[in-house]
Amino acid sequence: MKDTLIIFDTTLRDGEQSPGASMTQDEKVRIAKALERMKVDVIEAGFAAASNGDFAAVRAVAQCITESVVCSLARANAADITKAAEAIAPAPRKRIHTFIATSPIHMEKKLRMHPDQVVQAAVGAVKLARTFTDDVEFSCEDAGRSEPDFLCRIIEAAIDAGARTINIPDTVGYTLPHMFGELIRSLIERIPNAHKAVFSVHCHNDLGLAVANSLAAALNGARQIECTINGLGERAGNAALEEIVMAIRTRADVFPFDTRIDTTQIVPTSRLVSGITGFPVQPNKAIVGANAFAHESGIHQDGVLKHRQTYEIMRAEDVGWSANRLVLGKHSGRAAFRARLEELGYTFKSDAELAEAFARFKDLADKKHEIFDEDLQALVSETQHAQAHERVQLLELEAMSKTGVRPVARVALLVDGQRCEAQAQGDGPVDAVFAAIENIVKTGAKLLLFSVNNITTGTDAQGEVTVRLAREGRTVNGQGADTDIVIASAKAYVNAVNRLSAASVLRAHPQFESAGP
Ligand SMILES: CC(=O)SCCNC(=O)CCNC(=O)[C@H](O)C(C)(C)COP(=O)(O)OP(=O)(O)OC[C@H]1O[C@@H](n2cnc3c(N)ncnc32)[C@H](O)[C@@H]1OP(=O)(O)O
Ligand SMILES: CC(C)C(=O)C(=O)O
Ligand SMILES: [Mg+2]
Repeated sequence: MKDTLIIFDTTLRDGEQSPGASMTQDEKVRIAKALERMKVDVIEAGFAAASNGDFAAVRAVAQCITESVVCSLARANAADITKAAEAIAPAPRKRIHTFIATSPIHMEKKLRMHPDQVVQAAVGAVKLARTFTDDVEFSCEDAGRSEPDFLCRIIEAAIDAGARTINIPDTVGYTLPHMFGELIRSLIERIPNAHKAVFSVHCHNDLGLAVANSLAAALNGARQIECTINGLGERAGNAALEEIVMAIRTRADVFPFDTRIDTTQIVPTSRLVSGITGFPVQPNKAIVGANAFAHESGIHQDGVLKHRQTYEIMRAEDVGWSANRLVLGKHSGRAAFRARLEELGYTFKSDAELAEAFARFKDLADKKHEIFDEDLQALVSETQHAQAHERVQLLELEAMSKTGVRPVARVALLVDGQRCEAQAQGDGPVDAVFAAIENIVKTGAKLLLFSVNNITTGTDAQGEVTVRLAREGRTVNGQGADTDIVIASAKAYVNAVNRLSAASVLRAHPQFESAGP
C-alpha cells in the first residue's frame, strides 16, 4: 500500500500574487469548486488579513467547500491569525497556515528581529492558531536559504507548540534538487519530534526547478506538496500541480506514494484558471499546453498511429484532453496525411493517387505553417472546393455600436442564389455580425479562434481577419480582408462557412439547405 501525498493548492493565494493575476470573489469560488472536484486535499483560499476583499473571498470559499480543507495564510501575529480564523470558520475542515522568515537575510534585514524573537513569535502564533483549529501549519519562510541548525530549533519548537504540518518553502527558488532533498531528509532525521508532523514543501520556480525540487523533497520524506495550477505564483511561479501529479502517476515505478487527484479534471481546471487570470498557457507547457499531446513530425505520427505509446508517456484523455492530435505540417508523412483524409471521408484508389496528393500537400506545407482540414479537401477535390465557395456570399452588412446600447447587426447573404436577411444583437459588433450570419446559415459551429492582423500600415490599414470554426470533429479556417474590421470579420466568417460546406458538413443540415428568404 502506497503512502498518500497531500496536494495543497495555493493558486488562490500564492497564484494570485503573480502580478496581474488578481481574481474576484466569484472567480475564486469557481476555481475553489474546480479544485475540490479535482480532489485537491487542501485549498489555500487566500490571506484573510490582506484586505477586506481577501477576507470576504476566503470566507466565501469556506462557505462552499465541504470536502477539501480550506486554509488561510497569516503572519505570525495575533491580528492576522484572528482574521484567518474568522474567515475560515464556516468550513467543515479548516486550517490556519502561519509563517515567519527564518533565513539570516530575512530575519536581519526584513523582520529586523533576533532569531530568538523569531522562535518566540512562531511559537506564540502556532499556539494561538491552535485555539481556533487543530489543523495548524507552520512555514519557515526562505527555508531554502536558512541555516539547518536554526531550522531544527524553530521546527521542533513549532511542533511542540502544536503545528501538525511543517512547511519548508524554497521561497526564492534558490535550491537544487539534490540539496533540497538532502535538507528535508536531514530535518526529518534530526528533529526529535518530527514524527508528530507532516513535512511539506513549497517551491518557487526562479531557476525552473520548482517541480524537480518538490519531487526530490517527497522522495526524501515530505508528504505534502504545495503547488498551483499552471505553475502560477509570485515572480516565476510555484511548482505546477499538473506536473507534480502526472510525474507521480506516470512514474509510479519510482515514487512510493500517490495522490488522490482526479487527473481528468486537470485540463478543465487549467483552462478555467487561465481564462480567469488572463494568463495564457504556453503551447509547449507540459500536460496542459495545446501541444502537449500534438504530433507534427511524420515519423512520430506514423509511430503514434501504429502504437500510441511510441511517442506518448501519458494518455491525453487521462488529464482531460479529448484526444491526442496529429498536426499536419511540413514535417508530416504519408501515414498521418492518409489517416486524416480517411477521417474526413476520402479514400485513395491507388498508391499513385496518394503519392500525387501527398506531393501537393508537401508543396503547400512549405508555404503554410499548419495545414487545416479545408486545405486537405482542396488538395484532393479542388473542383468541389471552388463550387462550395460560391454557396454563400456576403451582400450587405450594417452594424451599429453606441455607448450604453447592445450592438446590433443586419446582414444580407446570397445563399445558393437566394437573398436571405437576418439581424442579431451581440456583445460587440463582430459578435452581432456572426450571430446574424448564423441566424441564416445555422451551422451551429463553434468559434475556436478570431484574430485580426494588419496587412498594411497606417490608419487606413487593411485588416485581415481569421476565423476558425469547428463542427463535428472538423476544423476550418476562414479569412477576410477589408479596411473595415467588421466587414473583414463578416467575410472571414462567410468564408469559413463555405469551407464547412465544402467539408460536406452542411449538406447534412436541413436548416442550411432550406435557408432562404
Ligand atoms: C513569501 C510570501 O508569499 S509571504 C506572503 C505575501 N503575501 C502578502 O504580502 C499578502 C498581501 N500583503 C498585504 O496586503 C500587506 O503587506 C499586509 C496587509 C499583509 C501588511 O501590510 P502593512 O501592515 O502595511 O505592512 P507592509 O506590507 O508594509 O510590511 C510588512 C510588515 O510585516 C512584517 N512581517 C513580514 N512577514 C511577517 C511574518 N511572517 N510575521 C510577522 N510579521 C511579518 C514585516 O516585517 C513588516 O513589518 P514592519 O511594518 O513592522 O516593518
Ligand atoms: C508563505 C510561504 C509559504 C510562501 O509563499 C513562500 O515562502 O514562498
Ligand atoms: Mg510562495
